[in-house]
Amino acid sequence: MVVQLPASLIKLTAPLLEADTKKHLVFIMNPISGTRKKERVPQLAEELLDKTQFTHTFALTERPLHATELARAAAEAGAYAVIAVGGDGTVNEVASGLMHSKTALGIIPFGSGNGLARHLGIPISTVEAIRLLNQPHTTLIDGALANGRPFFCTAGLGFDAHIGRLFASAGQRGFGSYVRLSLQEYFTYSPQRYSLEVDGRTFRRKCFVVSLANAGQYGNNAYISPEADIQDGKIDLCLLKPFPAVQALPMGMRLFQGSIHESPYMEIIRAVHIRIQSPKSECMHLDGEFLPFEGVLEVKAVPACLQVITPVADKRVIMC
Ligand SMILES: Nc1ncnc2c1ncn2[C@@H]1O[C@H](COP(=O)(O)OP(=O)(O)OP(=O)(O)O)[C@@H](O)[C@H]1O
Repeated sequence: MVVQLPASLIKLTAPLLEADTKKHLVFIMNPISGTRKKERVPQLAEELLDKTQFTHTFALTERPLHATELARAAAEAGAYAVIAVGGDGTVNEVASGLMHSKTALGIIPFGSGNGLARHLGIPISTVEAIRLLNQPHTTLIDGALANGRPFFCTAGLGFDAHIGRLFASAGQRGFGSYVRLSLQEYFTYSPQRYSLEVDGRTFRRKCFVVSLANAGQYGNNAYISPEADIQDGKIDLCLLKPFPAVQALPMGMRLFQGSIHESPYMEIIRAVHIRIQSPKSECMHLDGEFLPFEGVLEVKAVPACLQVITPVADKRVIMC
């Protein structure tokens, strides 16, 4: 059954959910994410979902952070899972509304990078991602809070946040836009100084990038912390020191080959509580979404806070 409801009416489905013996899936679709069209998703869901197990509802997001409100309402109404149809920003917003609830997150990837979906082995193909919802495996993953805001994939300061800020105003989404901006900005970007407090230990570093990795990659199989374990209760603090221009191509290759953790310019520390000060940094990102930075970033791991529908219920990190 497809119940087409205006987004704001999802909470009214609660009695319907209680009365229904089938599990209910709420799809939350971000109309502006990524570069691929999503119009066929409701039709594909209707064709591919196992109707003996599930009923489902679709809602469109109308503004930033709307997905969090919708997901929270769906969890309170007793939905079995909320399916984020969008990129890492949409996944972040849906997951934020489901943290510490019994309702699982599902992902139909439609973003530019799809970092969390790729890390968890969720298919990028829409058909395969919908088929995955018919199987019963969920994995309990960690999240983290950055200045009180949840993230599940990566957050950070430095060059990647700088690119995130430019990407947000570029008017063009997609991986090509990221690559073009990175090449354009590399030669003029000034690495910043950071004061760090990591599980009680204080030190300073000058860095090109400071990343906080819950999952191993930014998206598009660009692995900033290839050995990150999304179930270890910790965040990987990745400190990439400035490197000479001649190293730019090898570093780019390492990022995509999954060997950047072996570079002499990279230092990775696993921690529960991280405090970063950087008076001159102006921007940060949370799961790829740019935010202004006001000098201090406090990050805390939130262990085992989110169930996600994944291909296997297995502790191993899956990379595809
Ligand atoms: N109706 C809407 N109008 C404008 N913005 C929206 C709407 N719904 C959601 N958003 C915002 O869209 C932003 C981008 O979403 P998302 O990250 O899913 O796509 P993307 O940026 O293309 O993908 P990726 O993160 O993989 O690059 C999110 O920050 C979200 O708050």
